[in-house]
Amino acid sequence: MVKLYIYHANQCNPKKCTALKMGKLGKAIILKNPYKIPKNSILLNPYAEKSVSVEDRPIIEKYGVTALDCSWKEAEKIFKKVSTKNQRSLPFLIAANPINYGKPCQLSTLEAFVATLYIANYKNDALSLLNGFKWAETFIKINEELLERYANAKNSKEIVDIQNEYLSKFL
Ligand SMILES: C[S@@+](CC[C@H](N)C(=O)[O-])C[C@H]1O[C@@H](n2cnc3c(N)ncnc32)[C@H](O)[C@@H]1O
Repeated sequence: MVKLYIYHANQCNPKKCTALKMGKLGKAIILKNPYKIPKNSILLNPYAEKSVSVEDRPIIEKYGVTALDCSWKEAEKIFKKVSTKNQRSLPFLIAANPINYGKPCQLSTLEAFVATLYIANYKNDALSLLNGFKWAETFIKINEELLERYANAKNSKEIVDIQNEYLSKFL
């Protein structure tokens, strides 16, 4: 299983936090200190220019994936302070978590990991993260077509092309 890290900024409602639950279930390592974020891991940053893709597999394999669990209100400010080198955003996907259901791109920490592993072709690892979260199957169901297309893309440019072609149908 790919190593998953979460820097937890303590800004959530602990009863609804997917990160803390992932930690309790042994699915991710929770970090309380931002200086402990593994410097070479893929950092899931919604504001990063480059999208995650299958090309990231060697980094993922060696250094794992990190998410930053904070309030969406504080997210932009917090990400500006983090300067690790392998920062990646996720392409257009729709959240299915109870807090942001139906919102584009504002994924929960759990959904962000599921999407990353799916797109980088760790499909079994991605699906194994769903256990323990009642609503999480819905995330796959509503995004399955896009996730499959993103997983078949060769690099982040192709992923962005797929996203833009998909979105252009609705504009
Ligand atoms: C802002 S926190 C919200 C956490 C919330 N407490 C929870 O329980 O899920 C979600 C984190 O997931 C990752 N994430 C979510 N959507 C993303 C996207 N579109 N691109 C990249 N990372 C994303 C980021 O690390 C982000 O900081």
